Amino acid sequence: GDQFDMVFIDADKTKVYLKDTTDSNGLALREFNQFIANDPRVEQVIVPLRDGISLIRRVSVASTHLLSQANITDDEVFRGVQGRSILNRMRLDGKVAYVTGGGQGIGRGFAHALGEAGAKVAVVDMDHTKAQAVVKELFLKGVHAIPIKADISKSDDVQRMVDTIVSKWGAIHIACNNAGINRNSASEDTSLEEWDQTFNVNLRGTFMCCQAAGRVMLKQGYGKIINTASMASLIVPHPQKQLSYNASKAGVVKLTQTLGTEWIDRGVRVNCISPGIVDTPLIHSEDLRPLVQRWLSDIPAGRLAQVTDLQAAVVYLASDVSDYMTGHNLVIEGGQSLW
Ligand SMILES: NC(=O)c1ccc[n+]([C@@H]2O[C@H](COP(=O)([O-])OP(=O)(O)OC[C@H]3O[C@@H](n4cnc5c(N)ncnc54)[C@H](O)[C@@H]3O)[C@@H](O)[C@H]2O)c1
Ligand SMILES: OC[C@@H](O)C(O)[C@H](O)CO
Repeated sequence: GDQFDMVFIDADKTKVYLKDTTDSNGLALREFNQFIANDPRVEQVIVPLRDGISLIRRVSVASTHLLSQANITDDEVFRGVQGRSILNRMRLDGKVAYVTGGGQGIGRGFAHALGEAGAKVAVVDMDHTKAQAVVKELFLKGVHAIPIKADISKSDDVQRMVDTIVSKWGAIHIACNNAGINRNSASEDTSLEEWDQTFNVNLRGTFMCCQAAGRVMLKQGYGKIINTASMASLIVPHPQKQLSYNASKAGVVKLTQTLGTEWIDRGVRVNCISPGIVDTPLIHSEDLRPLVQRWLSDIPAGRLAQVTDLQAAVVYLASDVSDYMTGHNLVIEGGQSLW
């Protein structure tokens, strides 16, 4: 009848512990390559059990039709890339990340998500007290974290941020360029000062962060940049008037698309997330708070976004599973841009 042996292999697939059903002495150690080479009739199915340990069901060619009927194939879809399950492949253990604007709101949510997924996290904010508070929260979860005080509209601060992270942890794998500001005024009244202020943080600042972190990543041959754009890059949110904000966020998308295509052949992916209206301090300004009820009727999902609605997206874009995605604008807005 069919042979059916069980084999455990170690992570580098060099040794095999073969329970040979013909051997009453039980476990025998063999070279994996030799095992395969010596028995060309044998097909194998590797079933991942946990990291580094796989169960191989060994069957004779004669029984493979049973496997195909059971829809089991010896490919990565079945056994997982490198034997790792999809959730395991989204883990960020050993990765170094930073989040600008990490002291509150969306950035705080991103810092927690990346830390929970296993990354070390530098929480960057111009408000140092807030960054320190988030670092304390991360410590309570066992996450390695540091606070960095930096104003991303200042090139010296941006370079110091990158240098601090590299000297502390030796690399930057994940750069979340999230800090941004919102200013409101009718376009005919928008001052150049307001325009410059908004662009200096939202677009120029995001570019400087991309460039400084990108230089490190290009040397490493690997990196994930995730910029925070906005639904305002796609539609003109109303009734608030915010020309400089909308235009700067459209710029963030084009920056992302351009860098995303320019750097991917050197291992650096650049994507952005465009949230709809998220319940953070940003929308509780004097100008915006009165509009909340009105916005609700524009949102098919019937509610504002919470920071937690965005957390899985940043982990997805930060992890290897999204390596084929670059220059993408991931819109998460409860359907608002479709109405
Ligand atoms: N809340 C929303 O509805 C919404 C929607 C779409 C996009 N966004 C974008 O998401 C990002 C975060 O927004 P949020 O709602 O969490 O805002 P927020 O105002 O609640 O928090 C922003 C954080 O960034 C910090 N920051 C501001 N300017 C900085 C600078 N120059 N350098 C360093 N840190 C700076 C602030 O101190 C603050 O901690 C922004 O880019 C914003 O435009 C927000
Ligand atoms: O996606 C829209 C947001 O960026 C912004 O919070 C809103 O337009 C408030 O002005």
